[in-house]
Amino acid sequence: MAQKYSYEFLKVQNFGDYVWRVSLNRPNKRNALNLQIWNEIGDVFVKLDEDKDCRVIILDGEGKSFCAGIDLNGGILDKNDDENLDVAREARFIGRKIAHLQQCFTNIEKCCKPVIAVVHGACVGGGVDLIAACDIRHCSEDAFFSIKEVDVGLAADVGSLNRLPKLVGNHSWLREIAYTARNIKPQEALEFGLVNQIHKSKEDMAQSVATLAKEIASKSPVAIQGTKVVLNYSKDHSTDESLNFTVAWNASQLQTEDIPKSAMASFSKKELPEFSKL
Ligand SMILES: CC/C=C\C=C\CC(=O)SCCNC(=O)CCNC(=O)[C@H](O)C(C)(C)COP(=O)(O)OP(=O)(O)OC[C@H]1O[C@@H](n2cnc3c(N)ncnc32)[C@H](O)[C@@H]1OP(=O)(O)O
Repeated sequence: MAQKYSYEFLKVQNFGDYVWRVSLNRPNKRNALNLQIWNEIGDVFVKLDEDKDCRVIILDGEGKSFCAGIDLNGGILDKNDDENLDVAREARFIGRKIAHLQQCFTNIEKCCKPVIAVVHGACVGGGVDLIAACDIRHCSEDAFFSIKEVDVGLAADVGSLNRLPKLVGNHSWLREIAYTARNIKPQEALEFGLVNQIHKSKEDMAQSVATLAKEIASKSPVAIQGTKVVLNYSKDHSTDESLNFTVAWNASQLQTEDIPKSAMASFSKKELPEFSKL
C-alpha cells in the first residue's frame, strides 16, 4: 500500500470497509493543478479501479480550498521548447497535451468504483472539470464554484463543457455561468443540480459523506460497479443502444452469487453479507 499509493501531491488513505479517500494535497497553492498532480490523479484512479479492496472513493482537498484550477505559474500550457516547429507540428504537440490532461480526469469517470467529490472553499476552472468527472458531488456552505476558463482566455477543454450539459438541468444557466465565469454559491449549485447536498461545515460533510460511502460500499460490488458502468454507457448512447448494452452486460453479471446473497438479506431484513472482493 505505502509504495503503490505514495504521491507527491495526493494523499491516499484506506478508511477500511472498502472506502478510500484521495485528497488533493498542495494546500499552500490551494491545490492548484500542476502537471505532477494531474498525472497523479490519472494514475491513482487506474490503480483504485483495479484494487479489490476499494469499492468507493471520496475525493477532497487539503487546506483552505478544494482546488484553485490550473497552476497559473506555468508548466501546463507552455509551448514546445523547439522553436523551429511549424504550426501543424506545434498544434499536434499541444493537442497531445490536452488529450493527456483530459484522459487523467476521464480515468475518474472510467474507474468503475463510485467517486464522491467533496468540495469546500474554492472550486474553480480545472477544479470544476475535475468534479464533473465524479459520480456524486457534495459541498459545504463555504464552497463556491466558477467555470473560470474564459477569464484566463480559454474555452474550458478538460471536461466541464462536455460533461456539465449532461449533469445540470438547465442549459441556459450553464451557458450563463460558462460565459461569465461568475462565482456560484452552494444554494445555486444545489438548485441547478451541480451538487446534491450542502453541509454546514467541512467536518460535518466529511462525516456525512463517509457514512454515504460506507453504505454504498456495503452493497454488492457486482451490482454497484455494474450500475456505474451502465449509467456511464447510457449517458452517451440512445435508450435502445443502452438497453442492448445492458443485456450484454447483465447476461454474465446476473449469474453472480451476489444476487441470492443480497436478495436473501433484503427479504429477511438482515444485515448485508460480506461479498467476495471484486
Ligand atoms: C489545457 C488547459 C487545461 C485546464 C485549464 C483550466 C483553466 C483554469 O483552471 S482557469 C482557473 C485558474 N485559477 C484561478 O484563476 C484561481 C486563482 N486563485 C484564486 O483566485 C485564489 O487563490 C483562490 C483560489 C480564490 C483562493 O484564495 P485564497 O484562499 O485567498 O488564497 P491566495 O492567497 O489567493 O493563494 C494562496 C497561494 O496559492 C497560490 N495560488 C492560488 N491559486 C493558484 C493557481 N491557480 N495557480 C498557482 N498558484 C495559485 C497563490 O499564488 C498563493 O501562493 P503564495 O506562494 O502564497 O503567494
